[in-house]
Amino acid sequence: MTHQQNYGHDRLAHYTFHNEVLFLKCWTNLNLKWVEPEKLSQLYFNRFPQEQNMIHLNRCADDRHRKMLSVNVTCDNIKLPNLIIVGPQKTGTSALLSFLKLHPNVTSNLNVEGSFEEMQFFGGTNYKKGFEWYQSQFLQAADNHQIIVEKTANYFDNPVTPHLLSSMLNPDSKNHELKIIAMIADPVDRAYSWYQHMRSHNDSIATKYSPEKLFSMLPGDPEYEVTNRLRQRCLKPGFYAEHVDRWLDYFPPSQIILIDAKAFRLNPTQIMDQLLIDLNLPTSNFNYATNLRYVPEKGFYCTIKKGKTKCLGASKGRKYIPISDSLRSQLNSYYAGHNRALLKLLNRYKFNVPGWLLNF
Ligand SMILES: Nc1ncnc2c1ncn2[C@@H]1O[C@H](COP(=O)(O)OS(=O)(=O)O)[C@@H](OP(=O)(O)O)[C@H]1O
Repeated sequence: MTHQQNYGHDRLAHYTFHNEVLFLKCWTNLNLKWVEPEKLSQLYFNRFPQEQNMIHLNRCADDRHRKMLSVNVTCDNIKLPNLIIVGPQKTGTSALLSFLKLHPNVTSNLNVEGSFEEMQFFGGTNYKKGFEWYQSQFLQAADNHQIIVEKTANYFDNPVTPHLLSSMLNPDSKNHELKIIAMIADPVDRAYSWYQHMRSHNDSIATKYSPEKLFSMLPGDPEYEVTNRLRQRCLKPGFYAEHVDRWLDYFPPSQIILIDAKAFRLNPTQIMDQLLIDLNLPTSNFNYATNLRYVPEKGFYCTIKKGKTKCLGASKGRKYIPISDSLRSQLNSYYAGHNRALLKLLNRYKFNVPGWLLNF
């Protein structure tokens, strides 16, 4: 059985359906019953619970669907991103976005209220707003904007994101235009940075438990459950092999760009100039040596706009006590298996191996 949506609301659908029913009645012993759609959907979703979540597609991607659109709906002004910075959180994704946006041929989405400038769309709180809302966030993109970029730093480890994102933005597997960027930082630094981020936001667990205590708790510990959410948010995004592997289920390696977050922090000029080449952006009238400046008080590079140095807000690059040697070595052991798996995966798909991973 099927339903009318499968025919894209084609006018022939009624005719096909009607005759299909007549055929079944005449030539089979099947007992056809009419069931209310709601009951039917309950039966269906009990059987296929994974399909309960809707998937938004790009209604303009398929010629046949475009032809069936109502006259009030147009595909003429559809602007969608062709570059997504997927995270993970605390790896320098905001700096990467701000550096990219310096290029005259790059733009990004409008600021989204309540989402810390991030779209939080694919698998996030805004997904229910649908395709119309998503594409309307990019309407300001002009013809000279060769790259339209969106950055949401927790896309990287959200298990549903690659599927939802590829369904809307990469519906034709022959479309190799869309690029996905992930920053690969030492997972120990990333975990510790997230812990410090939550602490600075007065998270009750992060302020109550030291990182040493938080990361050494074992199941069975009376405080394990109550602290587990924070621990998982610190640790899990750093299972890089698992997450990159999932992205590779939906995108070929040629569409994925992995950036060494440490190299980016120390020498963004070189990384960004290479990125312009990878993204086919013009380099004749723009280079990063004259658009970025190292700011010693901050400890990283900031942008130069109209002659003025502009660093990211106070929430990026906060001062906090460096991680202790003992905690670093404990977390290094924790991640050893994951890091070895990542090294293998990067070699298999011929990605560059970040410097910090060479010891594994
Ligand atoms: N150039 C430059 N400017 C600002 N910040 C930089 C830069 N390069 C790297 N970093 C480090 O990036 C860390 C924040 O990462 P994200 O922007 O990905 O964080 S977020 O997940 O979007 O909140 C943040 O980590 P912490 O220092 O641990 O807070 C920054 O140190």
